[in-house]
Amino acid sequence: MSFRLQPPPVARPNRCQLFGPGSRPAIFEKMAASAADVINLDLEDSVTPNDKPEARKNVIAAIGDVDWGTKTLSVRINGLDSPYWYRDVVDLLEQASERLDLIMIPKVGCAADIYAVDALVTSVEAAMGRKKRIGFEIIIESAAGITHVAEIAAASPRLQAMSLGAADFAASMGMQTTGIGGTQETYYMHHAGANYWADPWHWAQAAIVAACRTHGVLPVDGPFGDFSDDEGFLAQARRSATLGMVGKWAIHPKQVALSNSVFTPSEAAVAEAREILAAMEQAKAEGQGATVYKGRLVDIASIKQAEVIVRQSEMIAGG
Ligand SMILES: CC(=O)SCCNC(=O)CCNC(=O)[C@H](O)C(C)(C)COP(=O)(O)OP(=O)(O)OC[C@H]1O[C@@H](n2cnc3c(N)ncnc32)[C@H](O)[C@@H]1OP(=O)(O)O
Ligand SMILES: O=CC(=O)O
Ligand SMILES: [Mg+2]
Repeated sequence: MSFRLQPPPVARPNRCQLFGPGSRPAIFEKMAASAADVINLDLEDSVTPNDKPEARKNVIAAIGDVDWGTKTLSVRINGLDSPYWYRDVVDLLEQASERLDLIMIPKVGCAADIYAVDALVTSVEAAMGRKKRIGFEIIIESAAGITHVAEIAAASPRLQAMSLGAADFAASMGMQTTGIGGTQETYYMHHAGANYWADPWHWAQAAIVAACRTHGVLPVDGPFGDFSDDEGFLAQARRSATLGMVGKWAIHPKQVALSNSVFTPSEAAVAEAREILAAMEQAKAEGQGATVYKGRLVDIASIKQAEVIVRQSEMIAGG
């Protein structure tokens, strides 16, 4: 470990973030009744320009009126390239109840984007005497965002989570696809007469995880558009979890259980992690830094790996 220690992210479950358009208030109660850890009421791309003012009103009312239980409640505001975002922030912080936990900032391209929202949020919070400090989550979904991901992860103490937005990311990068996340038919290696699919999202996810882990921010995988394809969703989510992401978006309620199943460590995984910790305790008592567990090496690094799984499971059980 460097002299500079890796800060822990906020300790709350973030296995699934369920999205719903702010212009569709009929689904808000259903979202609240879901098993998602985080609810994202959207004012951005699922809401047409004509519907923005009404969606804002719906969301502000619902923040106070709906029983969101213990869920983390977030509102996705419009991007800084739009004429809507400042009104989103001002109206939310002047009118919404203190139940609001997070603001999600889309299409962040540099640290200054977060600085701008932070300045406005800080000013309105102070003017209104709001007691609860709003947290931020952001979306990396542009060439600029991924280029500046490290400075973005360090931009504000309000920042709790960062998602990869595969749809806008693909558009910004000029990728030849209309699919939102998952396997892309034309992204493969060819060898000895067979095609082997590769993962075009992998490098961006890895960059996001590294930036997030350096600065104590939760890395999250964004949307998987084809909600008829459960196996495709699961495969994408499992890759994300293996890379270090803590959760994934659901753009349809049927994706919530899928996401929770992947990002909740299984009983078998937790039992094995505890056994590794016990094996290492035993090794330590015998003056060893390394030992053998089920025919494979475990050492002091294995303690940290096992602790990731045990901590995740304890935090989810407690949350
Ligand atoms: C690229 C991005 O930016 S992604 C993030 C922004 N996008 C979004 O927020 C879109 C979120 N999702 C949706 O708007 C909708 O799920 C859609 C448009 C994809 C599909 O909506 P529908 O056609 O109504 O789906 P469907 O008929 O399968 O719905 C089944 C049930 O789930 C409900 N439902 C649909 N979407 C949601 C949701 N997001 N949350 C909770 N419940 C929902 C429906 O009301 C319906 O309930 P019912 O059985 O009581 O009648
Ligand atoms: O906002 C999400 C995306 O995929 O774009
Ligand atoms: Mg987007």
